[in-house]
Amino acid sequence: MRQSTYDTDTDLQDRAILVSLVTPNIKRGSSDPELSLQELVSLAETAGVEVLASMTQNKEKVDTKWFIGKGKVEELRAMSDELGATTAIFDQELSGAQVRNLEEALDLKIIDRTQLILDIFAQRAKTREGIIQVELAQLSYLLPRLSGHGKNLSRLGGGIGTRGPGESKLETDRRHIRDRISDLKNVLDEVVKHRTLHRERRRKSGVQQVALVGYTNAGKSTLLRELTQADVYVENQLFATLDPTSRNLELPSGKEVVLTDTVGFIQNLPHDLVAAFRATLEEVCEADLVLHVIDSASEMREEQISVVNNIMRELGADGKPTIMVYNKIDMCIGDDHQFLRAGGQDTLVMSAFNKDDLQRLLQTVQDKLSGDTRVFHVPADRGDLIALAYRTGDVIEQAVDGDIIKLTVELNKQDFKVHGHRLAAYAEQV
Ligand SMILES: Nc1nc2c(ncn2[C@@H]2O[C@H](COP(=O)(O)OP(=O)(O)OP(=O)(O)O)[C@@H](O)[C@H]2O)c(=O)[nH]1
Ligand SMILES: [Mg+2]
Repeated sequence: MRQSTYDTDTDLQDRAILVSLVTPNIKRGSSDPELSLQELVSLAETAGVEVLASMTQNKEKVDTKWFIGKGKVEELRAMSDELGATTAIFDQELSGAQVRNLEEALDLKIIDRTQLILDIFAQRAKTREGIIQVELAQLSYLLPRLSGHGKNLSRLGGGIGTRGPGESKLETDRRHIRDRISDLKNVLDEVVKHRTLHRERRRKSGVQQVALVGYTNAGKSTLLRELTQADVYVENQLFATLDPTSRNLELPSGKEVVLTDTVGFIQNLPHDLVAAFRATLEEVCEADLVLHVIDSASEMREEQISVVNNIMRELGADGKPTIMVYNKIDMCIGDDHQFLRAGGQDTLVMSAFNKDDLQRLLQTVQDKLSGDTRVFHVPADRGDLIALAYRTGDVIEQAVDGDIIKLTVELNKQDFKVHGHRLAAYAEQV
């Protein structure tokens, strides 16, 4: 199932024409059709497809049967004959019927934006969890599109489609897919339980968590690598990272925190994929601090920032302490940096390749993570409260004054709110 739709072997490499339909209110990669198509080119190349040409149609309404107009289908056919295309990739989501009609009329492999993204994820998934999540997303995408025959299904193969006695092939296919989906969900539940336990253990250990989030290709993995010397995959491609990677990070004070790199976001990230990757993305919800990494040089910068903010909101991870990291500033020569109006939020303008900038980033992370320093006067016989102080903060100093223990504690505000309120009555009055 998880195999890609594409042959990356040069002789067999898919050669594609990209097709975009511009209608009011249609979902695509960007509100600007030009930029959306540019992003589709990057997606196609990331999937290992050679892009031959692209075509755009402006139309009031989507054609139910062909998606694009009938005339445009003819034009696509002529173009494909001339250029020797094997595939047409649409910038918007197609229905199962539209895919089949186009496949038959054009004798081309028909892919839409969602499927392309799913395919890239399938090529990239390495961990067991990632692989299961991608397959789940692929099957959820496929299920409502299954009707009649079509090349799509045979291509996805993997045991699906064996004919049961007395049943139509379609019904058998559907049943197999549903069974497989439910098996995968069970396995995933187990993985999620394991991950939650692991996370809880980490939280109990008191080590603070910092998460790198951002649009795909913003430079998150590069930052993880530069900051922690981690051997991670960095590539000028979309979705280079799928599985979260965590590394210890030492702050200037010598304190260690955990830095986690996550999957990049993209406009209209297929819904099935967000659902399937929820468990992975929930790492972000647990973070004490979020570094929102931005490709300052991207033409789609503002849109990318809102896409990330929206997904964070969907995950329930908005409102977390965040540093807006405007990365790749070295590529913005001549730019007036007008964009730096992240009103009120902590912002850092930097390049992942500049040592001083990395140092500034570390300092900012440290400042943001370190809470207030407070002093508590705790009765010496209240071992429970003393232990609590050690659990909720860093005890910098402990002094005995008769039967009172004076504790100077550096508190993380969030931890203090959740666990430390019992100490508040003993706080030194200033
Ligand atoms: N010029 C420049 N390039 C950078 C900088 N940071 C990252 N890059 C490049 O940007 C590309 C993408 O970097 P990655 O670190 O893989 O990006 P990512 O955010 O992890 O991307 P995904 O894993 O796909 O979500 C690579 O070619 C990096 O070398 C920077 O500050 N300046
Ligand atoms: Mg990455």
